[in-house]
Amino acid sequence: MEVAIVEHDSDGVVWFTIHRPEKRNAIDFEVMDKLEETIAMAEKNDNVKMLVITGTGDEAFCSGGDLSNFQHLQAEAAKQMLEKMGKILYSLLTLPKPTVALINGTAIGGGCELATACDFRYAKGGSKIGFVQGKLGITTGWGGATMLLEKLPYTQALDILLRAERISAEKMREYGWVHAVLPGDNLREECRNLLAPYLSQSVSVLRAYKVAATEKWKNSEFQTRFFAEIARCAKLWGSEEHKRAIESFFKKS
Ligand SMILES: CC[C@@H](C(=O)O)C(=O)SCCNC(=O)CCNC(=O)[C@H](O)C(C)(C)COP(=O)(O)OP(=O)(O)OC[C@H]1O[C@@H](n2cnc3c(N)ncnc32)[C@H](O)[C@@H]1OP(=O)(O)O
Repeated sequence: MEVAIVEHDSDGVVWFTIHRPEKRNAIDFEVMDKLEETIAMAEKNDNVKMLVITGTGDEAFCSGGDLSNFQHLQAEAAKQMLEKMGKILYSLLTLPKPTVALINGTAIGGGCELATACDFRYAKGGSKIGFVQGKLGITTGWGGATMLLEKLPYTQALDILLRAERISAEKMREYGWVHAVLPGDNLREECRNLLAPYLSQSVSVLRAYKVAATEKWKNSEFQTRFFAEIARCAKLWGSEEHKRAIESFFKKS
């Protein structure tokens, strides 16, 4: 079974849907590879105007890294896994086409980092958003804190990270992380309506504005901060606190 579904609309939207509902759309290496491939295609293909990332079902957008795969990784392997997804999220952040996270349900851990890498976040009302890494004995491991601190005011970003709580989409709208809360009766259609004004522009205009918007993140100072965050998380990956948190998650499920 495909772990992700990629669809091209005639109006220039590519929909990338993580398709692992039985794992609440957790990201494993196969999803990473498919996302990397889709981002590269979206960059090159002049028929693609925008990329929308979402998840299958109405329970979860994405539950972060696949803990059943990643929980036993030793320090070096954990670092490689975090760096691999970090590079993919950096390419998503700087993709020269506008991107949207269509949050169809809970977003947890790395799922919030994936959404933060996108330009716009539209969420189904009632969805929970949890940068919960702090409660798992780790920090964001895919560059999420560095991106959040760029995209939200300092105090709000730090508050979200330090609390490590699940926050409603409505509250995240107040923080400015969610840009639109949608009823969710027909989430794709509701998303399409919001994209319509952007899609009326040519791909050259969309590309030029996105390049202007992301130029500030293409310098080595930003990249150093981004990958230093990943290295810090890698150090915490094998900690007793993290191991206990993961064990307790799997005991409950
Ligand atoms: C690796 C990078 C790192 C980062 O940078 O942040 C991370 O992402 S660490 C991962 C952080 N994510 C989590 O801790 C999420 C854990 N999941 C949950 O909290 C909950 O599952 C949920 C997402 C809130 C959904 O809750 P609920 O609807 O009640 O479903 P269940 O908990 O019963 O889960 C159903 C099913 O899915 C499996 N599952 C869920 N999340 C993951 C995951 N991240 N990795 C692997 N498997 C996951 C869960 O074990 C259940 O499986 P079964 O018991 O076999 O049905």
